[in-house]
Amino acid sequence: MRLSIGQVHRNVLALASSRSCFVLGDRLSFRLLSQPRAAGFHQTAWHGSQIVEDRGGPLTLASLEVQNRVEYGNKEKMARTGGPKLSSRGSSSLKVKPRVSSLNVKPVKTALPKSSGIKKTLKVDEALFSAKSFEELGLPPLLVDQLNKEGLTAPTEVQSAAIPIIAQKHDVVIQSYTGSGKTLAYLLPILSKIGPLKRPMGQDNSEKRSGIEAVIVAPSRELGMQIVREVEKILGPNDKRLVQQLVGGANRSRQEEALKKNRPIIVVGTPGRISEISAAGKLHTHGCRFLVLDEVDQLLSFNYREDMHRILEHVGRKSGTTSRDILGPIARRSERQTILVSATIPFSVIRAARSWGHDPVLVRAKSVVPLDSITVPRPALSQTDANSSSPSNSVNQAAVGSLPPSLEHYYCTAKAQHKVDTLRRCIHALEAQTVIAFMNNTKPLKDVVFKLEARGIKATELHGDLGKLARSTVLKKFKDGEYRVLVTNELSARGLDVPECDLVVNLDLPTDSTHYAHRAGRTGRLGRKGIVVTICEENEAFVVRKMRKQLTVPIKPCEFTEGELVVHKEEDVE
Ligand SMILES: Nc1ncnc2c1ncn2[C@@H]1O[C@H](COP(=O)(O)OP(=O)(O)OP(=O)(O)O)[C@@H](O)[C@H]1O
Repeated sequence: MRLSIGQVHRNVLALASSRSCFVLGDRLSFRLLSQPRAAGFHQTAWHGSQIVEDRGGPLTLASLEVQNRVEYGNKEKMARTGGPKLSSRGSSSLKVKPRVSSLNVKPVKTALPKSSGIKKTLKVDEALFSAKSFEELGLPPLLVDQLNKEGLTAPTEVQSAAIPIIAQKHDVVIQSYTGSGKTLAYLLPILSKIGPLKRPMGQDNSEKRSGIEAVIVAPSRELGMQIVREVEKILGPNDKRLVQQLVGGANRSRQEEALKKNRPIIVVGTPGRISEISAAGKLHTHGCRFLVLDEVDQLLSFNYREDMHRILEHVGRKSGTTSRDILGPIARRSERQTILVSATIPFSVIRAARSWGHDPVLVRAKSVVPLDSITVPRPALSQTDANSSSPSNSVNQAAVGSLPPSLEHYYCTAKAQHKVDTLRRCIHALEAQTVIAFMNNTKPLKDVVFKLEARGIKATELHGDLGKLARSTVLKKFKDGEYRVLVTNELSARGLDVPECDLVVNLDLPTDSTHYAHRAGRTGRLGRKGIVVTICEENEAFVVRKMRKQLTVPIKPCEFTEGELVVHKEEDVE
């Protein structure tokens, strides 16, 4: 299906021309990071308890997370593209009938339960797309043709900003809200430099290379595999062997054999598996030109420190340099371009990028800013240091601007034992067809699935205790519409792209606003309509209200009665 974006006239900001110099001698040490590596998925990336300071020595990666108070001048406008229709009910409450956006761009059929017979379309928001075409961004014709074949005819705003900047060999931090197309924002400039779709030889002054040219790291198998599929889609069936997945949970020797046999140019994987195979001498990445850390704020958390250290040290290392050289001054730095990506960029990431990067810039949907121009607050040395940024400030600052403007947020209260029933009423009231329900732990997921099924709602569970095959089967069936509700934990909060998802429900409160943002971002992908409902206990409602303040989005109190969503005015509950 092709996009017909039409002539969307938008201001495209002139890219910052000044080249920033970065902080030299800012070194990262992992010496004191000695906790054992946690396996699988990790709940909170930026907890204060995870911070370790290398007193008197160079900064540790973990200690960077203490500093975090960037003022984002261009806070994204909460432009609504199709909000719910409100009608008053009594004097104190509003009855809400969510309606589907009427924008006429690339409708996506929701994956409805096969038996439901209801047809519903979710449409993307054209405001998300740039006025420029892929050709105008300088992508090679072969690549543009392939994108057109896949129905991708117009870049999103963040792609439009990132593609030329990456082509200019800057190191970049890409920050844009969930579902805005960050994956292609880094894949396309990479594929225009390496592989069969790149500019014909002669137009590209880089010499011919062999071996691994790009390493993409993601924190979960699901996200890793999703990125692999995205690369395969663009490379086409004949060249898809040029990308190799190196995710955990899959057979390692088979991955090693594939590396030998297929000689891929791109590897995509999880930190543990990449560093394992690299340490075994089966993955040679010294000549690598691109290193991408997708969901960088999670990847640079304490839990991944050892694996990430290895990856950062080895990928793109010039032969003859030592690890000390790599983290040292610019002249001895690695050749690679480093691309850091997330919807939530805490200041720690900006600081890390400054210390590693070549002319690093922060790319957001409509702006490109040299990292040097961002004010760096100093780290908190003690609890009483009022002028410095605390870890919790860091988390909150990172989440601002991470949510798609098209989302509607609500919360309602229910006793713990009534939450599933509230979920059922919520699904019916909103007529949601593809629902992701989040909980904090693995154990209760099964119980919720059981209760939903008992109430006639097809549901399934997804969590890290399932094997790789079971995980991908569940996900596929959910995407195919065999299940209406996916009950899951933090495993699915980041990066997961199910365009049809029209409702996210928090059955347990997320740990902080960053976690709220990533969970919420599973719906409203690419500007589609999406609703987020948090079901909490009465005495937890203040936490939601606090997150609402931190995220600067309206999260309205509501209830589900008589098959309808009823929105309360704030005075009724406070
Ligand atoms: N230019 C485009 N035209 C049409 N669809 C696009 C375009 N770019 C990306 N998409 C689609 O938009 C969806 C969201 O993209 P993507 O997963 O890259 O978002 P993201 O910003 O990385 O989200 P998250 O922060 O949740 O990881 C995907 O289904 C992707 O295929």
